[in-house]
Amino acid sequence: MMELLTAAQMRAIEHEAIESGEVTGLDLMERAGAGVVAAIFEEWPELERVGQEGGPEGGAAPDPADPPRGILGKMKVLVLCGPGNNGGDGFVVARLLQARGWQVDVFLYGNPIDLPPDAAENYRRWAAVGEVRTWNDREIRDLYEGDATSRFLVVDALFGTGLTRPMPDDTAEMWRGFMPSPIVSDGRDPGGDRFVAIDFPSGMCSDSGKDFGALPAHLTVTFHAAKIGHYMSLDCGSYGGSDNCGRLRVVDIGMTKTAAKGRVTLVEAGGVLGQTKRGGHKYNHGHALVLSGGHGKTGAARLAARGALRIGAGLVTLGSPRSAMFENAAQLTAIMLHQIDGAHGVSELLEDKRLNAVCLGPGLGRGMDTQAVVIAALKAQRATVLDADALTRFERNPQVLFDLLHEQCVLTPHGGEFAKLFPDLAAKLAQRPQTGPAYSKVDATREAAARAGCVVLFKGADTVIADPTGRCSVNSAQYDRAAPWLATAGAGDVLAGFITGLLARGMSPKAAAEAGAWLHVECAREFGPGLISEDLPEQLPAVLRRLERDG
Ligand SMILES: NC(=O)C1=CN([C@@H]2O[C@H](COP(=O)(O)OP(=O)(O)OC[C@H]3O[C@@H](n4cnc5c(N)ncnc54)[C@H](O)[C@@H]3O)[C@@H](O)[C@H]2O)[C@@H](O)CC1
Ligand SMILES: [K+]
Repeated sequence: MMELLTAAQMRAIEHEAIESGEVTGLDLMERAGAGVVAAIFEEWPELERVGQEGGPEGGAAPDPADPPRGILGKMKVLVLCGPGNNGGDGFVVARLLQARGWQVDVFLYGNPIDLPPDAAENYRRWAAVGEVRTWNDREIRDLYEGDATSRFLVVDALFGTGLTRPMPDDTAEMWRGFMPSPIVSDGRDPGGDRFVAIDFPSGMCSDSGKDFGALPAHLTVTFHAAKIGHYMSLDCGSYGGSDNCGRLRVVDIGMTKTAAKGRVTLVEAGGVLGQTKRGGHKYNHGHALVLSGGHGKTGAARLAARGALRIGAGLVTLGSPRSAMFENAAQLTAIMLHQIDGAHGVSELLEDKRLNAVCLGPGLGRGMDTQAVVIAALKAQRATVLDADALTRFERNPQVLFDLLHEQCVLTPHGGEFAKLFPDLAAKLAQRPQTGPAYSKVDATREAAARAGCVVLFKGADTVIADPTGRCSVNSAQYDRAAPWLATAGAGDVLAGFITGLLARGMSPKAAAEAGAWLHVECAREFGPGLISEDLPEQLPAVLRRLERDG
């Protein structure tokens, strides 16, 4: 399973690798720089021709066959180096690209004598073959904007994991000059300029993804492992988290260690496959109960029930109040229907121990009954998913809910629901940070899970899943797993159903939340544009088949 690191964990891994004699800091920096260059050519193979024999020269006259300011007409490199080791990586990239025949301009923010040792060494190596220009915001902007016939490869090596505060004022003007360059979804700037961020787009907090004034990139190249901030997509200002990174590539720089403790993992196919294999009799796959809202509010629960059945619960019963029995009966076939009225009805039905997982919330309504129904279900001590109204109904008194939750529960709030149950954590998360590392969605979800005493799945393109012990993972619908179609009414109800179905099959709450969230994104991707929530469960057979085939 891929791990997502904090800056401190990455520093500790580097320190350990150097201390053990496995590698030197200079080796790591050279590999990092070489990795960035390799990633640039993997991302844009056409750039390999720049500066090479038979291809357009870096700095040569435009090729008439290319469109005006066309990508290969005249391509220059602008490397912006900062005062730390991120800048050191930049000097390596400058040297390696110049050696390939590119025309390279390098600016250094800060004083060379203050550079840390490995960065200072790479400063010297570059200075032996090229010029280091002193930082001048205006000059950089003029160079970039004043050359109408060239296209630029801008290498952002200003700040990486060492960024601790908002971007300095004397970089702001240059930043503004760069900002208008639009980034489109395939990672290309239609004008032909390419922005590559080393490790992180400068101005982005590596632990939280929060924005200290970031310069968005088309391509971000990071080392050893992705950092948590690369996968946080919160709206953190005008540019939100991972959107700043463009496409993300992780380069191996030859370190073997992993984070010792406090690991955050990325949910991936391999982890899900082991959990989803099925076989045996329907009675071995559990019996899920989904509670429906009243007349006119039944669709959400049916979506959840369908999700639970498709994901492999042996049996699914929809518990419906009397007022909605006809409405539900008219639209159910494989899902069973049982009349349940109020909290008493829930307690009575759950005397049947075969019902081993319960889903409460979708369409349940915010009436008086909901709170009592949730309390009755929690007292029955089943694996339980609480979503939507089952959460927000406790807005005024979340402690009542926390006192009843147990370790078989999963809460699945989106941002608004999270803020109602955990207002202080949501406020901390929403704050514009002044110092780093900033408070992240990972921090907030971990605190929420500890407070609730159960698994919390905090939804988003960066769904964070944490248990009360601090174990934490991220299910990403970003980068090559982007699924914008998931932002559709009822998608959350299906997710609650997926998790309930997996709980019914006997999975642990955290594993069920992870697998449910991963499959939910895969279903959206399988269907693609035009998706509505009803489509999601129907994609599961194809997704599961593919998972088994490729796994
Ligand atoms: N840790 C590792 O294993 C490796 C790290 N490498 C590189 O090293 C980088 C981390 O290096 P550093 O720890 O030196 O950190 P950075 O190079 O990211 O920046 C640290 C420097 O920036 C200053 N600074 C921070 N925020 C500032 C602000 N807002 N305004 C002005 N100055 C500010 C700090 O005072 C310090 O001088 C990584 O991002 C990566 O690019 C690579 O060389 C490969 C290996
Ligand atoms: K950077």
